[in-house]
Amino acid sequence: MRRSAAEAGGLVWRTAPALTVLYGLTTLVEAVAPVTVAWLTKSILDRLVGDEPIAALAAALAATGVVVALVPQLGRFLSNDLGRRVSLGASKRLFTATDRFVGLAPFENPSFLDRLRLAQQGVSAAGNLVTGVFGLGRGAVSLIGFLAALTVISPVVTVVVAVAAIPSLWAEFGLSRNRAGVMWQIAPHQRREFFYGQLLSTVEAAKEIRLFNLGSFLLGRMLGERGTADAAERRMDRKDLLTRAGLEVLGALVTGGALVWALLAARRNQLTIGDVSMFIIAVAAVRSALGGLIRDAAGTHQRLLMFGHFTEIVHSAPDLTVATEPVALQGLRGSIELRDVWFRYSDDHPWILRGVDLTIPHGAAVALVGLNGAGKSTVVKLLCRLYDPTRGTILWDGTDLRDVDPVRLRERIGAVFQDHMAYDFTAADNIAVGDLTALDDLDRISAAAVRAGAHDKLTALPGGYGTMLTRMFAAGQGMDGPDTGVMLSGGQWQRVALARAFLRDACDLMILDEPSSGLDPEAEHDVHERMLKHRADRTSLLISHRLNAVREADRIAVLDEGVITELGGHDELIEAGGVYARLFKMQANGYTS
Ligand SMILES: Nc1ncnc2c1ncn2[C@@H]1O[C@H](COP(=O)(O)OP(=O)(O)OP(=O)(O)O)[C@@H](O)[C@H]1O
Repeated sequence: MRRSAAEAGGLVWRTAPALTVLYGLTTLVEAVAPVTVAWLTKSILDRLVGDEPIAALAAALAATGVVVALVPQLGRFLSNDLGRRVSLGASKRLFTATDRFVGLAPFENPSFLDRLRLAQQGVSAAGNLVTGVFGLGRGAVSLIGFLAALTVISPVVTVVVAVAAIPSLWAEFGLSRNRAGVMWQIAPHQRREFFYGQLLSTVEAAKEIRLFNLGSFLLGRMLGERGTADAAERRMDRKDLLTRAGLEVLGALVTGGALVWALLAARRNQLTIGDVSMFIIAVAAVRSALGGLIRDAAGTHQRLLMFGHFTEIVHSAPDLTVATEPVALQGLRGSIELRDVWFRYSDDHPWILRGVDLTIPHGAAVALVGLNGAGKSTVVKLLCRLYDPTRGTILWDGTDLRDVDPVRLRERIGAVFQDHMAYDFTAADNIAVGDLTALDDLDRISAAAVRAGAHDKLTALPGGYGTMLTRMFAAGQGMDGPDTGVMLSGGQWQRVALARAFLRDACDLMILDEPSSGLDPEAEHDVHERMLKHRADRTSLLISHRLNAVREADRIAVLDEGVITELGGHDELIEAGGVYARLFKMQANGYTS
């Protein structure tokens, strides 16, 4: 909590120091103005009764009235602007922090995902946090002023009014803690509700939802999650209502009692008319300032608890250890070696790799084959250091991957993942994301597309490489406008993903994980021909279930039950008559019989 407060304070100050000072000043003026008005009113009334001159005081009262009218407007403008800036700064900090995670594990952890979502809420409410804190300051100054005024008239009543606020303070903090707890508790339900909502509204899922008639089933689940979250919120609101109603009754009784006392005292000539006016204003103002102060304090407390998720994320320990003085990674000369690599996704998951030994020599094309779930893509993720081996090491020319900067490592790798991304960008940008230095270099982009067999299709699009490969952003147009965007087929997307990897042609290691599953036979043949030609003497790792596509590889490794069980050239493995030979013959027979 203290850490969150320091974090929030630091963020506000770093983001907009001048604006913060200015807003602080207007807040101070706003806080002092009502007390000034009350004192001026009291003094004028007392002078009126005593027949003394009041012109100067009346002018001061009028001027203060103008300030009271104008300053809140300025304050609102400043507070909105400060809120926007702080929220922007917090957003930048949050996403810089999430981008700092080297690997994938945090993004597969549901509790991290809940925290991230709440942190995002905390970021968008950061403006309210600022307003709340300044509101607290304003309330406190105003309260002190009115308490002082009230003390002059009756110290006893002052103490009674102040003490009556203690239960409110205590209860509001309890309520805000409860609210933050409920938000955390319902976060998984909200995440699932969001997930079902996404499913019901995205084009990717629409096909199966219609085919399998899943609409009402998914809607039911979405509403179920929403119902659970709403029920928890309703329970919380009911508790809020009961507690606050009780406190309001207590407050009203105290105020009423104080007023009766003041009127009786005036009747006994113990208070002047000015005193009574001051007393009425001050009691009401103290109550309202105390109430506002308590609400602001509780709101700020709750927002700080929510902001705690932001603080947790921006200060979380790195998911993978990054060497403080990383070894400079040179271009591959010798080999990449997996040495007795064991891996499981977490302690409660089964072992996926159980001592893999595999060498990928420089300049060789190595193929990794195996049944579904054998762990081939897992090996790819370890090579890109999206995870670290649980045991064993991966060496790049003898250097442990843990000792190098992951960014430098990844610069040397080109990869097409099995589940590659289809970005809602233009065709050119969809390829350029493979190497951002090519963002404005259409020649490089089209050369990569030619190699991936995507060039002809992309140039034939309505806007060529500038065509959006999505219809998501075609707002306000008919479906046939020039900027509407197009949808590609699965195989065409695969070619775009290949082009993305080919953009890094000069990289030391090219990894293709199932690059041709969606390609037609002609395209597949074409891609492999080009791949072999362009990557001759360069290092590649190929993964494919179409064994015909990898038969030309220099080495074929079979991954089975977490270990490499066969290794050799195509002919060698066929000769050996093991798993590879069996799978290859099965596929070949499927075509010939
Ligand atoms: N993020 C993850 N968390 C937990 N388990 C995972 C994760 N990713 C994969 N697995 C498990 O690891 C095993 C190996 O998966 P992997 O994707 O590496 O297999 P594969 O050989 O590439 O399979 P395929 O041929 O079907 O693509 C599978 O049993 C899978 O369930």
